[in-house]
Amino acid sequence: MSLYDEKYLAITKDILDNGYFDTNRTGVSTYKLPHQIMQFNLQKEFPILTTKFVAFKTAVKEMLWIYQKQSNVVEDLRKVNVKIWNEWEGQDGTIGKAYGYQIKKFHQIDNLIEALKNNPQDRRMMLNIWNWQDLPEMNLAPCCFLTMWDVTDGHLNCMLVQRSGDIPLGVPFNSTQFAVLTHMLAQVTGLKAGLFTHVINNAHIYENQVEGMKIQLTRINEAYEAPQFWINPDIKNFYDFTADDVKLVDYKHHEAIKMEVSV
Ligand SMILES: Nc1nc(=O)c2c([nH]1)NC[C@@H]1CN(c3ccc(C(=O)N[C@@H](CCC(=O)O)C(=O)O)cc3)CN21
Ligand SMILES: O=c1ccn([C@H]2C[C@H](O)[C@@H](COP(=O)(O)O)O2)c(=O)[nH]1
Repeated sequence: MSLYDEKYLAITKDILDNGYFDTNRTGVSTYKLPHQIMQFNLQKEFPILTTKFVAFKTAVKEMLWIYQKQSNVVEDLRKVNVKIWNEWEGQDGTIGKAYGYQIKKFHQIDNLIEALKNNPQDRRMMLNIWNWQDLPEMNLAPCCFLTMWDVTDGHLNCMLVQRSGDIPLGVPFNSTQFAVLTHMLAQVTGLKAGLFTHVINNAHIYENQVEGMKIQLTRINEAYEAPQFWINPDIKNFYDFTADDVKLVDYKHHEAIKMEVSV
């Protein structure tokens, strides 16, 4: 069984068995637990589910839209066949001053790469898209709003802080996305990918997703080993990566489970 299946399904089971049932902004109630944490050593294994299909390529494209293209234009995602942000598109075709907009506004990626290359013992390396001033103009407040970066013994370590985590839909994407981002940034800064730590403040399962998650839990004894992660070794500039420059080799998985997204 992949380590990700093991840790993710333990959290899932805990939420279903012991979670608190409460209301939220969307009108669809959730079972929730605070402060769920998963940690992976990216040298050992890539963090992805095998107990259901995770749309790896879609996840990578969304991550590149935010951190590489630094775009907030929903059409840019549709052009690459990704539709998961359509519900949050405003009249102007964007998601407002959210996500990629905040990365671009402060040149956050360039500053991070510069520090990783030239001042790796800096203890101020982060990407932070929680901008109080612009929050009223964001169509959705960012969920994965903070990453903190550390270099120890030639390894690049990433801690992701997620304020709100949709365990069935958002979280499997988010772990995969930041693991890929860590691999990419490590490669272009001459480092090895190290630890990836995923901290979720409010981890929840919407009530209309419970049946789907119970189906996934029944697959626990038929989980597969994690796939191998491949990254094109020729890419030396972060802005040159395309979604085809990373691949999962031998990704064995159970079939997808359709679950609803609450807007
Ligand atoms: N309630 C909620 N949950 C989220 O995960 C979420 C939001 N809202 N709002 C903003 C983004 C949009 N995200 C989404 C939205 C939909 C899927 C989704 O439907 N995923 C399907 C496959 C999608 C595909 O292949 O195109 C899945 O089975 O994972 C995933 C992430 C993540 N975020
Ligand atoms: O990358 C993402 C983006 C969104 N989510 C989820 C978490 C929540 O279910 C909703 C956002 O609703 P809030 O009321 O703003 O918390 O979207 C995610 O898991 N990952």
